[in-house]
Amino acid sequence: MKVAVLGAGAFGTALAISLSQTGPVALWAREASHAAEMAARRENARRLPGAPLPEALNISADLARASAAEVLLLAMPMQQMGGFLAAHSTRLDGKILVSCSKGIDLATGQGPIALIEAACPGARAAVLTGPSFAADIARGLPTALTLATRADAPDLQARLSTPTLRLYRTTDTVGAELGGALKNVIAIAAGVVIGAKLGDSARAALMTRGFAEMSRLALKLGARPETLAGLSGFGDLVLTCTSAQSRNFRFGQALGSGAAFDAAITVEGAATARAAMELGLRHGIEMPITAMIAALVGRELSVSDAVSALLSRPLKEE
Ligand SMILES: NC(=O)C1=CN([C@@H]2O[C@H](COP(=O)(O)OP(=O)(O)OC[C@H]3O[C@@H](n4cnc5c(N)ncnc54)[C@H](O)[C@@H]3O)[C@@H](O)[C@H]2O)C=CC1
Ligand SMILES: O=C(CO)COP(=O)(O)O
Repeated sequence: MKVAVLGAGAFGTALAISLSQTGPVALWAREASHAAEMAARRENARRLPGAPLPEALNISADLARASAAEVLLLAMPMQQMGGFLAAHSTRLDGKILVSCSKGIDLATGQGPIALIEAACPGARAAVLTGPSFAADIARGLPTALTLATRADAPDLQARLSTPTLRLYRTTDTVGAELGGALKNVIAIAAGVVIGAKLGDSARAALMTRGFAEMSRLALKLGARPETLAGLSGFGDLVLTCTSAQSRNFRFGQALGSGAAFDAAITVEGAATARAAMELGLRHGIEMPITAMIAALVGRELSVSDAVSALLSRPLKEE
């Protein structure tokens, strides 16, 4: 099965580099100037500087050519995916479409699998998620991810695994999607805690209560508890809440300390906080941390008011 990565951001580029270890891979960039720059420098200086692009990686701005592959990895920000699928549904239908994005679509309240199935009913939809920074994957550091598909897919698992990228598979698409989406919201909250100098103990409390909140919503929507406890849930929560490599965490730190943050940087948890809060309201699930982050991102609340509101919630059983 031939593989192409659609979206030449940090993550798409890193996955294409890793997959080049097992055969030729196409990497599609939407801007011709970006593709030309990468082809000339053999580096994605805009999104993943310092990572050489192997010979087996074919860079292209021609979507028709790239999407001739059977397996297409969609590696773009979540809020862009619906529009991308709608614009190219005829070309993408019938393929194996693997979403590498983490988030909930704000316009529809849906995750990537539902977006893919709505736009491309003849496609096989999958989600690739879990704890991994693009820079680590590109350097060939060991990484383990979750591949979620509705029907068991050992063939796809084998095709997308590389000597340094170890894939575990599951058929719990709901759990895998929601774990990856919701952990970004909690990572922003962890950043706020650290940025506001509330301490490591407060961060541990926040992560634990955040995990409880993630689990409540995901289980209500049909996820399996073991998925939430696995790589795509707990595993990614730990990574993202504790590493300054995370953009969600750094964005939270800036919110917490009142520092500026570059609006061009992809921060998936910002839009997903609001989408998740709306899902929680619709399904009667309490999500106080998520609601706090949605309000902070929307500048509807100050950091000190947000912290006071969380600390003054009624005392209850764990
Ligand atoms: N960077 C990382 O370490 C990881 C990222 N991810 C996920 O991967 C997804 C993409 O993130 P990054 O690659 O890091 O973002 P990025 O900000 O590095 O790059 C985003 C890329 O998407 C492209 N893009 C934007 N809108 C597009 C559209 N409408 N059509 C086609 N391409 C479009 C941009 O040109 C850009 O190259 C996110 O959902 C993120 O959560 C997941 C795991 C790790
Ligand atoms: O999803 C990630 C790590 O698993 C990347 O996190 P950020 O998007 O916060 O950088």
